[in-house]
Amino acid sequence: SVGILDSDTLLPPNSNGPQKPILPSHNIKNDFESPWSHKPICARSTSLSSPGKKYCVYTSNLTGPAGMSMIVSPSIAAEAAPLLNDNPLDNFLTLDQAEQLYSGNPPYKVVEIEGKGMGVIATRPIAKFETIMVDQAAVVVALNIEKMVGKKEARRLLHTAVEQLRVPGEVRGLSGEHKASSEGDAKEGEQGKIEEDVMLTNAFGSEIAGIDCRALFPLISRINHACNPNAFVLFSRAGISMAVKAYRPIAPGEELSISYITLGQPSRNRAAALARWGFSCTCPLCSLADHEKQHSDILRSLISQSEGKILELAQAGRLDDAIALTEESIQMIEEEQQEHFLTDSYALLAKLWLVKGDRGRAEVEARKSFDRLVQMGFLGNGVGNSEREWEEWDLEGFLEVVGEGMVAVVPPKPEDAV
Ligand SMILES: C[S@@+](CC[C@H](N)C(=O)[O-])C[C@H]1O[C@@H](n2cnc3c(N)ncnc32)[C@H](O)[C@@H]1O
Repeated sequence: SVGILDSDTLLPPNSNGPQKPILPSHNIKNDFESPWSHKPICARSTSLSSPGKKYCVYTSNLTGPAGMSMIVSPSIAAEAAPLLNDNPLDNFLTLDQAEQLYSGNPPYKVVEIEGKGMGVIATRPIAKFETIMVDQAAVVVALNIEKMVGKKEARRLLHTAVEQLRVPGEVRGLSGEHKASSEGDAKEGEQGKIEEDVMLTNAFGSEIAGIDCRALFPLISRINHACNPNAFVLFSRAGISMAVKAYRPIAPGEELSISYITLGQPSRNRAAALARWGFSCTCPLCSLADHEKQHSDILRSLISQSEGKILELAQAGRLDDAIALTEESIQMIEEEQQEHFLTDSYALLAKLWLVKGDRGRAEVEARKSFDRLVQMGFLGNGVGNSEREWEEWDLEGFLEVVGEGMVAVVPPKPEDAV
């Protein structure tokens, strides 16, 4: 389903791809099959887990604004081929919105930002949850490529992948500024070094055709980081398109920001997580006076601890305490402007009311969660008829899917009750 970016998968430099089931490749008859516009350039795996397996560059230079190259195995390329017509317009926008965004007058422009290189600013007022920008991946690389073919071969393939795009300069001209850019094993000027630095600085983690990939979105790449950002990104189902949406109203001239790291962390953890980009963050949250920063850090720690405590209370049958703590946590989330946590918190509150046997209050809280998800674009393009869409769900069905990863609140068995 359409999912929010897990910012932690934004290219940690030494990440190893997770093990994936090996797909048979005998059904791939011909590597040249459309939609690829170039003959695949390949390297063989030297990894003992799949010795000799081919990884190739597949380019479709009519896809998206810059063309698209993938570095994957032939079987994954075959699975990904039908995804190439994953048009961002179909995923994130109504026809009206698309016309506005593409009428040559987008609500943003890329400009130089002091101390940050380039960045993106709003050119008109942007409404809360509005779709500001859409983009399509230009380069997609299997996360485990270096492990499979070695760093040097991976760079050679990456160089080719960019070279074959319709506009290679759009990728090579992106920022390559990350902490390890001058420390890696590639020599300055070595083929693929620029492209490798660009990927390490800009690419998002995405799942495409069932495998974990690094995906480069040239336009979205220009958006700088803030710890309490005014925008967030949303992937299409196929993982190839992405939209940027506003967390709150944005004024003309204001810089757009997204978070490169997991949201909600206290300052020390944020600094550690951001270290690999090599800049020291001067966003409003990181620039707070010491006592304000301390207050924010305490709130953030309390918010992150509260879910575990709420579940403990619920398991122990102390539902009133669990509900009170959830309500307290929602207040802290609002004070700390942690918009993104609210959908899960309202859903948790709904679950607690349902377990307590108050269906009416459960419905009220579940609707708050549902409406936010619709507005944010997680359940369609955000402009559908929320009333009708809600009717398609039943309360229990909705609460089962929302807040994925959240441990189910199970009614305590009588002997567990305190
Ligand atoms: C994804 S790019 C963002 C666009 C980039 N500024 C550019 O010129 O293309 C990430 C790089 O931008 C810079 N950057 C991003 N957010 C920043 C911030 N809050 N403060 C300073 N530099 C930042 C860092 O050099 C970082 O490695």
